[in-house]
Amino acid sequence: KKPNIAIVGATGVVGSTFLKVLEERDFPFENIYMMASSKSAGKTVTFKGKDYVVEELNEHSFDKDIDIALFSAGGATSEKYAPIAAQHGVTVVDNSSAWRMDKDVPLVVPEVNPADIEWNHGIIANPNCSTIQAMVVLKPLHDKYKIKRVIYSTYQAVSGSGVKGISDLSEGLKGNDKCEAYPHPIAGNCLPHIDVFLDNGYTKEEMKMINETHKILGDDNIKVTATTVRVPVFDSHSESINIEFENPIDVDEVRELLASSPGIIVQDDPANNVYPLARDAAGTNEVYVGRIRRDYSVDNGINLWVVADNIRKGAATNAVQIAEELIK
Ligand SMILES: O=C(O)C/C=C/c1cccc(C(=O)O)c1C(=O)O
Repeated sequence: KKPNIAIVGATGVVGSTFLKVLEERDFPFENIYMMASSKSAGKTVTFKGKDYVVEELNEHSFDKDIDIALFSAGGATSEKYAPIAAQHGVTVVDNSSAWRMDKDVPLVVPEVNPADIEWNHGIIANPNCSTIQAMVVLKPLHDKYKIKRVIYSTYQAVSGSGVKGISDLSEGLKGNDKCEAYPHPIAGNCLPHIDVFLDNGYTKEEMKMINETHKILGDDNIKVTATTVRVPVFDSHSESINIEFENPIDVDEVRELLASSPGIIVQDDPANNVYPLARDAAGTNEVYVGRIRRDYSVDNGINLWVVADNIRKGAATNAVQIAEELIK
Protein backbone atom coordinates (compact mmCIF):
# COMPACT_ATOMS: atom_id res chain seq x y z
CA LYS A 1 0.00 0.00 0.00
CA LYS A 2 1.06 3.59 -0.49
CA PRO A 3 2.30 5.16 2.72
CA ASN A 4 0.48 7.82 4.74
CA ILE A 5 2.96 10.63 5.41
CA ALA A 6 3.15 13.57 7.83
CA ILE A 7 5.15 16.76 7.36
CA VAL A 8 6.05 18.30 10.72
CA GLY A 9 7.14 21.92 10.25
CA ALA A 10 5.26 22.17 6.94
CA THR A 11 5.40 25.99 6.78
CA GLY A 12 9.13 26.41 7.36
CA VAL A 13 11.92 26.90 4.79
CA VAL A 14 12.88 23.19 4.90
CA GLY A 15 9.28 21.98 5.44
CA SER A 16 8.01 23.73 2.33
CA THR A 17 10.98 22.31 0.40
CA PHE A 18 10.02 18.80 1.59
CA LEU A 19 6.75 19.37 -0.28
CA LYS A 20 8.48 20.67 -3.43
CA VAL A 21 10.84 17.68 -3.53
CA LEU A 22 8.09 15.13 -2.78
CA GLU A 23 6.15 16.51 -5.76
CA GLU A 24 9.18 16.70 -8.07
CA ARG A 25 10.11 13.09 -7.30
CA ASP A 26 6.49 11.92 -7.50
CA PHE A 27 6.80 10.29 -4.07
CA PRO A 28 3.89 7.84 -3.71
CA PHE A 29 1.48 8.39 -0.81
CA GLU A 30 -2.14 7.67 0.19
CA ASN A 31 -2.75 10.54 2.64
CA ILE A 32 -0.56 13.47 3.70
CA TYR A 33 -0.94 15.41 6.95
CA MET A 34 0.54 18.90 7.42
CA MET A 35 1.55 19.66 11.00
CA ALA A 36 3.32 22.50 12.79
CA SER A 37 3.67 24.12 16.19
CA SER A 38 0.85 26.33 17.49
CA LYS A 39 2.39 29.50 15.99
CA SER A 40 2.05 28.10 12.45
CA ALA A 41 -1.04 25.89 12.87
CA GLY A 42 -4.10 27.11 10.97
CA LYS A 43 -2.11 28.32 7.97
CA THR A 44 -2.89 26.81 4.58
CA VAL A 45 -0.25 25.08 2.45
CA THR A 46 -0.79 23.99 -1.15
CA PHE A 47 0.61 20.66 -2.29
CA LYS A 48 0.06 19.12 -5.72
CA GLY A 49 -2.73 21.62 -6.44
CA LYS A 50 -4.63 20.88 -3.21
CA ASP A 51 -4.91 23.14 -0.15
CA TYR A 52 -4.22 21.72 3.30
CA VAL A 53 -4.88 23.43 6.64
CA VAL A 54 -1.87 22.92 8.91
CA GLU A 55 -2.90 21.11 12.09
CA GLU A 56 -1.34 21.86 15.45
CA LEU A 57 1.14 19.20 16.53
CA ASN A 58 0.19 17.49 19.79
CA GLU A 59 0.66 14.12 21.51
CA HIS A 60 -2.36 12.70 19.65
CA SER A 61 -1.17 13.77 16.17
CA PHE A 62 0.10 10.24 15.45
CA ASP A 63 -2.96 8.33 16.68
CA LYS A 64 -4.03 8.22 13.03
CA ASP A 65 -2.43 5.74 10.64
CA ILE A 66 0.86 7.37 9.58
CA ASP A 67 3.78 5.41 8.12
CA ILE A 68 6.47 8.08 7.62
CA ALA A 69 6.90 11.52 9.20
CA LEU A 70 9.41 14.10 7.96
CA PHE A 71 10.35 16.50 10.77
CA SER A 72 11.91 19.93 10.42
CA ALA A 73 10.45 21.99 13.24
CA GLY A 74 13.39 22.57 15.54
CA GLY A 75 15.22 20.39 18.01
CA ALA A 76 12.79 20.81 20.90
CA THR A 77 9.84 19.63 18.80
CA SER A 78 11.82 16.62 17.55
CA GLU A 79 13.02 15.79 21.05
CA LYS A 80 9.44 15.65 22.32
CA TYR A 81 7.41 14.35 19.38
CA ALA A 82 9.73 12.04 17.41
CA PRO A 83 9.59 9.36 20.17
CA ILE A 84 5.79 9.72 20.40
CA ALA A 85 5.52 9.19 16.65
CA ALA A 86 7.91 6.23 16.78
CA GLN A 87 5.89 4.65 19.61
CA HIS A 88 2.87 4.81 17.27
CA GLY A 89 4.76 2.83 14.63
CA VAL A 90 5.73 5.86 12.54
CA THR A 91 9.21 5.95 10.98
CA VAL A 92 10.51 9.48 11.62
CA VAL A 93 13.12 11.18 9.41
CA ASP A 94 14.29 14.02 11.63
CA ASN A 95 16.15 17.00 10.18
CA SER A 96 17.16 18.38 13.61
CA SER A 97 20.27 17.54 15.61
CA ALA A 98 18.17 16.26 18.53
CA TRP A 99 18.74 12.52 17.82
CA ARG A 100 21.77 12.49 15.48
CA MET A 101 24.31 11.21 18.01
CA ASP A 102 21.94 8.77 19.73
CA LYS A 103 23.37 5.22 19.48
CA ASP A 104 19.95 3.81 18.49
CA VAL A 105 19.43 6.36 15.70
CA PRO A 106 21.08 5.91 12.29
CA LEU A 107 22.52 9.13 10.81
CA VAL A 108 22.06 8.69 7.06
CA VAL A 109 23.16 10.04 3.70
CA PRO A 110 21.54 7.61 1.21
CA GLU A 111 24.51 7.70 -1.23
CA VAL A 112 26.88 6.93 1.69
CA ASN A 113 25.40 4.57 4.31
CA PRO A 114 21.92 3.41 3.20
CA ALA A 115 22.35 0.11 5.04
CA ASP A 116 22.26 1.92 8.38
CA ILE A 117 18.56 2.60 7.74
CA GLU A 118 17.93 -1.10 8.49
CA TRP A 119 18.71 -0.83 12.20
CA ASN A 120 16.47 2.14 12.91
CA HIS A 121 14.16 1.89 15.94
CA GLY A 122 11.65 4.40 14.56
CA ILE A 123 13.85 7.49 14.23
CA ILE A 124 16.36 8.14 11.41
CA ALA A 125 18.38 11.37 11.62
CA ASN A 126 19.20 13.69 8.74
CA PRO A 127 22.76 15.04 9.20
CA ASN A 128 23.64 18.73 9.34
CA CYS A 129 23.58 20.32 5.86
CA SER A 130 27.33 21.04 5.78
CA THR A 131 28.06 17.44 6.77
CA ILE A 132 25.75 15.91 4.13
CA GLN A 133 27.44 17.51 1.13
CA ALA A 134 30.89 16.63 2.47
CA MET A 135 29.97 12.97 3.14
CA VAL A 136 28.78 12.41 -0.45
CA VAL A 137 32.31 13.35 -1.59
CA LEU A 138 34.39 11.81 1.21
CA LYS A 139 32.77 8.35 1.18
CA PRO A 140 34.12 7.12 -2.20
CA LEU A 141 37.53 8.62 -1.37
CA HIS A 142 37.62 6.99 2.08
CA ASP A 143 36.66 3.60 0.63
CA LYS A 144 39.43 3.77 -1.99
CA TYR A 145 42.29 5.62 -0.28
CA LYS A 146 41.44 5.61 3.48
CA ILE A 147 41.20 9.12 4.92
CA LYS A 148 43.71 10.06 7.64
CA ARG A 149 42.74 13.72 8.22
CA VAL A 150 40.14 16.26 7.01
CA ILE A 151 40.11 20.05 7.30
CA TYR A 152 36.72 21.69 6.58
CA SER A 153 36.42 25.42 5.85
CA THR A 154 32.83 26.33 5.04
CA TYR A 155 31.18 29.34 3.40
CA GLN A 156 27.52 28.97 4.40
CA ALA A 157 24.47 30.65 2.88
CA VAL A 158 22.07 32.68 5.00
CA SER A 159 19.13 30.43 4.06
CA GLY A 160 20.62 28.04 6.62
CA SER A 161 19.32 30.50 9.22
CA GLY A 162 15.81 30.62 7.78
CA VAL A 163 13.78 33.73 7.04
CA LYS A 164 15.70 35.92 9.54
CA GLY A 165 19.03 35.20 7.84
CA ILE A 166 17.58 35.84 4.39
CA SER A 167 16.07 39.12 5.61
CA ASP A 168 19.29 40.29 7.30
CA LEU A 169 21.16 39.86 4.01
CA SER A 170 18.50 41.26 1.66
CA GLU A 171 18.03 44.34 3.88
CA GLY A 172 21.78 44.65 4.44
CA LEU A 173 22.39 44.71 0.68
CA LYS A 174 20.03 47.70 0.50
CA GLY A 175 22.08 49.47 3.17
CA ASN A 176 19.69 48.63 5.99
CA ASP A 177 21.96 46.60 8.28
CA LYS A 178 19.82 44.27 10.45
CA CYS A 179 21.12 41.78 13.03
CA GLU A 180 18.12 39.53 13.69
CA ALA A 181 19.90 36.30 12.78
CA TYR A 182 23.50 37.26 13.51
CA PRO A 183 25.50 39.32 16.05
CA HIS A 184 27.01 41.42 13.23
CA PRO A 185 25.79 42.70 9.84
CA ILE A 186 26.14 39.93 7.25
CA ALA A 187 26.25 42.20 4.18
CA GLY A 188 29.90 42.72 3.17
CA ASN A 189 31.00 40.46 6.01
CA CYS A 190 32.15 36.91 6.78
CA LEU A 191 31.07 35.72 10.26
CA PRO A 192 33.15 32.85 11.75
CA HIS A 193 30.28 32.11 14.11
CA ILE A 194 27.52 29.61 13.23
CA ASP A 195 25.30 28.47 16.11
CA VAL A 196 26.90 28.96 19.58
CA PHE A 197 30.48 28.85 20.86
CA LEU A 198 31.40 25.91 23.10
CA ASP A 199 33.99 25.72 25.89
CA ASN A 200 36.58 24.22 23.50
CA GLY A 201 36.56 27.35 21.33
CA TYR A 202 34.65 25.64 18.52
CA THR A 203 31.09 26.41 17.48
CA LYS A 204 28.29 23.85 17.62
CA GLU A 205 28.20 23.84 13.79
CA GLU A 206 31.90 22.94 13.69
CA MET A 207 31.49 20.16 16.26
CA LYS A 208 28.48 18.80 14.30
CA MET A 209 30.69 18.40 11.22
CA ILE A 210 33.42 16.69 13.26
CA ASN A 211 31.15 14.32 15.22
CA GLU A 212 28.80 13.51 12.33
CA THR A 213 31.72 12.72 9.99
CA HIS A 214 32.90 10.07 12.45
CA LYS A 215 29.45 8.52 12.87
CA ILE A 216 28.50 8.43 9.17
CA LEU A 217 31.85 7.06 7.93
CA GLY A 218 31.98 4.71 10.93
CA ASP A 219 35.57 5.59 11.73
CA ASP A 220 36.49 7.64 14.80
CA ASN A 221 40.20 7.44 13.88
CA ILE A 222 39.83 10.02 11.12
CA LYS A 223 41.30 13.32 12.35
CA VAL A 224 38.78 16.10 11.61
CA THR A 225 38.78 19.85 12.21
CA ALA A 226 36.44 22.57 10.94
CA THR A 227 35.92 26.30 10.65
CA THR A 228 32.36 27.19 9.64
CA VAL A 229 31.68 30.68 8.32
CA ARG A 230 28.51 32.59 7.38
CA VAL A 231 28.91 34.49 4.10
CA PRO A 232 26.66 36.94 2.21
CA VAL A 233 25.18 34.29 -0.09
CA PHE A 234 21.45 33.46 -0.18
CA ASP A 235 21.52 29.78 -1.22
CA SER A 236 24.04 26.92 -1.29
CA HIS A 237 26.88 26.13 1.02
CA SER A 238 30.42 26.14 -0.38
CA GLU A 239 33.20 24.19 1.31
CA SER A 240 36.97 24.03 0.94
CA ILE A 241 37.93 20.50 1.99
CA ASN A 242 41.54 19.44 2.54
CA ILE A 243 42.08 15.67 2.86
CA GLU A 244 45.17 13.65 3.77
CA PHE A 245 45.04 9.93 2.96
CA GLU A 246 46.77 6.90 4.44
CA ASN A 247 47.50 5.59 0.91
CA PRO A 248 48.97 7.17 -2.29
CA ILE A 249 46.56 8.96 -4.60
CA ASP A 250 46.50 10.03 -8.24
CA VAL A 251 44.60 13.28 -8.92
CA ASP A 252 43.21 12.19 -12.30
CA GLU A 253 42.04 8.94 -10.72
CA VAL A 254 40.39 10.93 -7.92
CA ARG A 255 38.59 13.10 -10.46
CA GLU A 256 37.34 10.02 -12.37
CA LEU A 257 36.27 8.30 -9.14
CA LEU A 258 34.25 11.33 -8.01
CA ALA A 259 32.68 11.80 -11.46
CA SER A 260 31.43 8.20 -11.31
CA SER A 261 30.18 8.36 -7.70
CA PRO A 262 26.47 8.74 -6.82
CA GLY A 263 25.09 12.24 -6.26
CA ILE A 264 28.21 14.03 -7.56
CA ILE A 265 28.74 16.33 -10.56
CA VAL A 266 32.40 17.26 -11.21
CA GLN A 267 32.92 20.79 -12.53
CA ASP A 268 36.70 21.13 -12.81
CA ASP A 269 38.17 23.15 -15.70
CA PRO A 270 39.81 26.22 -14.13
CA ALA A 271 41.45 27.21 -17.44
CA ASN A 272 37.93 27.97 -18.65
CA ASN A 273 36.72 29.40 -15.30
CA VAL A 274 34.77 26.19 -14.61
CA TYR A 275 34.34 25.30 -10.92
CA PRO A 276 31.26 24.85 -8.68
CA LEU A 277 29.31 28.04 -7.94
CA ALA A 278 26.67 28.58 -5.24
CA ARG A 279 24.26 30.30 -7.66
CA ASP A 280 24.48 27.38 -10.13
CA ALA A 281 23.94 24.77 -7.40
CA ALA A 282 20.92 26.58 -5.93
CA GLY A 283 17.68 24.77 -6.74
CA THR A 284 19.36 21.46 -7.61
CA ASN A 285 19.80 18.22 -5.68
CA GLU A 286 23.39 17.28 -6.55
CA VAL A 287 26.77 17.90 -4.89
CA TYR A 288 29.26 19.73 -7.12
CA VAL A 289 33.05 19.20 -6.87
CA GLY A 290 35.91 21.14 -8.50
CA ARG A 291 39.36 22.66 -7.89
CA ILE A 292 40.53 19.05 -7.51
CA ARG A 293 44.29 19.33 -6.96
CA ARG A 294 47.11 17.78 -5.02
CA ASP A 295 48.10 19.26 -1.64
CA TYR A 296 51.90 19.35 -2.11
CA SER A 297 52.51 20.11 1.57
CA VAL A 298 51.93 16.45 2.54
CA ASP A 299 52.67 13.02 0.95
CA ASN A 300 49.08 11.99 0.05
CA GLY A 301 46.84 15.04 0.13
CA ILE A 302 44.24 16.81 -2.01
CA ASN A 303 42.21 20.01 -1.94
CA LEU A 304 38.59 20.14 -3.13
CA TRP A 305 35.87 22.78 -3.55
CA VAL A 306 32.43 21.31 -2.78
CA VAL A 307 29.11 23.13 -3.32
CA ALA A 308 25.47 22.09 -2.80
CA ASP A 309 22.04 23.63 -2.18
CA ASN A 310 21.91 23.54 1.64
CA ILE A 311 18.09 23.42 1.78
CA ARG A 312 17.76 20.68 -0.88
CA LYS A 313 20.60 18.13 -0.69
CA GLY A 314 21.57 19.65 2.65
CA ALA A 315 18.17 18.92 4.19
CA ALA A 316 14.91 18.30 2.28
CA THR A 317 16.14 16.14 -0.63
CA ASN A 318 18.33 14.01 1.66
CA ALA A 319 15.32 13.35 3.91
CA VAL A 320 13.07 12.44 0.97
CA GLN A 321 15.78 10.12 -0.38
CA ILE A 322 15.79 8.36 3.01
CA ALA A 323 11.99 8.06 2.77
CA GLU A 324 12.41 6.56 -0.73
CA GLU A 325 14.73 3.92 0.75
CA LEU A 326 12.07 3.13 3.38
CA ILE A 327 9.41 2.30 0.76
CA LYS A 328 11.65 0.22 -1.53
O1 LIG B 1 23.15 27.47 9.81
C1 LIG B 1 23.21 26.65 8.86
O2 LIG B 1 23.65 26.91 7.72
C2 LIG B 1 22.71 25.24 9.11
C3 LIG B 1 21.88 25.21 10.32
C4 LIG B 1 21.43 24.10 10.83
C5 LIG B 1 20.62 24.10 12.05
C6 LIG B 1 20.03 25.30 12.52
C7 LIG B 1 19.32 25.31 13.71
C8 LIG B 1 19.19 24.15 14.46
C9 LIG B 1 19.77 22.97 14.00
C10 LIG B 1 19.64 21.75 14.83
O3 LIG B 1 18.84 20.88 14.48
O4 LIG B 1 20.37 21.64 15.81
C11 LIG B 1 20.46 22.92 12.78
C12 LIG B 1 21.03 21.64 12.26
O5 LIG B 1 22.07 21.21 12.77
O6 LIG B 1 20.43 21.07 11.32
